[in-house]
Amino acid sequence: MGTGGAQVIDLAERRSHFVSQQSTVWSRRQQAVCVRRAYKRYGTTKNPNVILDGLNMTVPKGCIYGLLGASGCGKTTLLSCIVGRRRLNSGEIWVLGGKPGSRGSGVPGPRIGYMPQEIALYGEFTIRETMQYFGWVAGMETKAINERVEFLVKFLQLPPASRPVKNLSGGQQRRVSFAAALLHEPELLILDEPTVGVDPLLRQNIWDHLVQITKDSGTTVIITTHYIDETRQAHTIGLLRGGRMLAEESPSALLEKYQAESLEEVFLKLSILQNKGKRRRSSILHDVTQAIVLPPSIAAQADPVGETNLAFDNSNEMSGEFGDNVNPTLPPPKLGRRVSIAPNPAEQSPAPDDLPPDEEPEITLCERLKLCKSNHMKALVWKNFLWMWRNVSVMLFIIGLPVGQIILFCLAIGKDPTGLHLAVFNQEKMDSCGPIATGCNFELLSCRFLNHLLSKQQVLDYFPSEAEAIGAVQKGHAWAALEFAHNYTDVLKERMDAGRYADEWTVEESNINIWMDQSNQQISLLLKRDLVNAFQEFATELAVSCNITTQVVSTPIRFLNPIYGPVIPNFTDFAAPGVILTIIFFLAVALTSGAMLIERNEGIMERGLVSGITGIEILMGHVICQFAIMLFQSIMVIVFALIVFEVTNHGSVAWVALLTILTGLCGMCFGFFVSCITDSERNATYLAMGSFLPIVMLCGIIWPVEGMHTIVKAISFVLPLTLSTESLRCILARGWEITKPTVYFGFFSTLVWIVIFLTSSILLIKFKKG
Ligand SMILES: Nc1ncnc2c1ncn2[C@@H]1O[C@H](COP(=O)(O)OP(=O)(O)OP(=O)(O)O)[C@@H](O)[C@H]1O
Repeated sequence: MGTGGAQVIDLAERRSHFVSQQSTVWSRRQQAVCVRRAYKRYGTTKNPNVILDGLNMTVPKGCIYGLLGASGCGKTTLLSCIVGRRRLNSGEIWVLGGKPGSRGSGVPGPRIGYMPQEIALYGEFTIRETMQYFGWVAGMETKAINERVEFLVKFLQLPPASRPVKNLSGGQQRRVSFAAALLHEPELLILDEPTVGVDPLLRQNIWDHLVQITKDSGTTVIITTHYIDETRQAHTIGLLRGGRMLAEESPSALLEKYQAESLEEVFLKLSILQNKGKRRRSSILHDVTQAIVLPPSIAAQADPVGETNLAFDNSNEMSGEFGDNVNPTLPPPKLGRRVSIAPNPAEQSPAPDDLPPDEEPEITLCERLKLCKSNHMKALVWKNFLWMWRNVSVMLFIIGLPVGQIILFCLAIGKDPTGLHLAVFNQEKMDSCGPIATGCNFELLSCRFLNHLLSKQQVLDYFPSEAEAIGAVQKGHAWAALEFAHNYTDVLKERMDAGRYADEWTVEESNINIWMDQSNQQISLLLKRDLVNAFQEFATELAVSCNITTQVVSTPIRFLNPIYGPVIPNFTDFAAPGVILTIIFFLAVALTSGAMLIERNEGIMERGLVSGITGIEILMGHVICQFAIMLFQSIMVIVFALIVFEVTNHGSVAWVALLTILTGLCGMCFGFFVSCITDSERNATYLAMGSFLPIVMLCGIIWPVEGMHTIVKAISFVLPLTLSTESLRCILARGWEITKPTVYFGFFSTLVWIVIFLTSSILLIKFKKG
């Protein structure tokens, strides 16, 4: 790049070679596709991977445009920008007269038929079902779809339409994908390598058909291929290299101009020239402004008044070999060794920025509120249910999974441990006790107490010495060692008789010594509870049978009937609300994120979006279908938890069901969010699994929030399952109604999370384009 006067003169001279053409939005809109100064990069600003670099492209209506270029040169990227699925970093695109994605442009939409590079079909569907889905999306009637299917099956030599796509060969699958793009006879067909895996004869048939439809119905076709010579039948060929068009001309003109035998040779020559940078820029620009040669009928149709030279869009921007997409009015994107030609004010045409803005039709409030089209929803819901039906064993597993989990929970979690071994060193009776005395009988009171302990379903092992009993605990054979004095009965009786006058020795001897293994909190707490309760029962029984007031033998604390909950609370009741909600929440996450990722990774979502389905419609389609499954799952879980396993419930089943279903809905929305934020199933699994444990740990499901660190408590408060778990616990255990703040906060927080996840998903789908 230079700024000296010599260069300006040089550039002025070069400019005199240009064919001066006026650019108008009108002329651009007459083209099927018109791309100007397209600049597209992946990666970051600091480390960009530039794919399109000031590219211009003009596809007149009714022509076949062969887009050629080496693998990885950016053909697919360019096409996805044209169909409105990716955004340029800068530059402009008009497709069928409008800007892709703008209101009223019809792009993306049924005006376009798009065949992506990947198969992008559901393997489980038959050919006819596949066509029905895409036909309905395009707004076709079923009868018309069937008629087209008959024709396309015959024309593309496909197997019977009742054959599932997964049972077809790779080439046949590509042809089904091609048929799906042709089905609704769109104005613009965009085909990304449609002839891969197709035999030469059929390839010829396909090309003949493309020629036919451009002639008969004025369809425009943009086709990419690696088989360069098959594009001889195209009206125009665009050779893409280094982010720019090397040339954009008819095959015959290219062959003639470069005196080549084949288009491959032309491409080779142009590439070598581009690499060496030998040709003079002026001649390049002159060459490329020599027009795309249109079939006369098309040229006449496209420019009835002959106002513009449709052979090339009059835009002062030229596609040229070496990527000289030069716009005298604007500097090209700053990159590498680009030569910038300074504008000559005298010749300057209206800058594109001065052009009138595209008018987007006003939409009414009614239209604004109507988020989903009925034909799209019909197709999506039908497709989702059909997918479930075709994967019925998977679906039965998914439906049955929460039931299995709640059964496992109720059977495995929360019940008191039994069969715990206790090592007994009873100096009163060294071996097992035999028949136990009853009534007001002061014989072998140690045995009488141990008998109460046995009723707690624990196991007593007798040892002949204190050391051996303690040793059993040390070896892990018992959870506690108990020692009774040799005169236990006598001293206990004396202690009871003497009361506050009992001497120190009597008190000491009447104590039962216990050494516990406290390594397991749950077991040691339970054993302590059992030991205290067993003694209490033993002492009360003895007192009653000897007509002594029971107050004497009990601690001076009286636990009256609990206000809420059972006399002996169990962990199942504590954990059940959290477990029910977690099961429903995370299965919904797995279900929705899985479904969305399958759809996205197989390219079906992309294809749907190009045919005009919106992200909101796709979400709603899944919400409807998966809501049905989640509803069933929730009902089954509630039935098994509350009716079969009799988890305590003092509240309204309706509120329990509603909160469970809302939580499932929240899980579905989180699943959508996960699938939108991640790019692969693996990352989605990491995110879903990564969020599972923190949520379970922090939401008060396995441990009360009150026992958490202050900071964690604050985090826990805003997590999706914390308030809802507490709310469900209050409904179940306390029988509280929705009027209580703790209860309605649970519902409220779940609703807020639904809104957050759903809105984020919709925004991500809307704006997460490349
Ligand atoms: N989402 C993406 N993120 C980053 N880089 C990408 C992305 N998609 C494509 N690329 C890169 O952009 C370049 C152009 O890719 P593109 O798929 O457009 O090429 P292509 O010409 O269609 O190739 P082929 O003929 O092999 O299909 C490649 O180098 C590719 O690695």
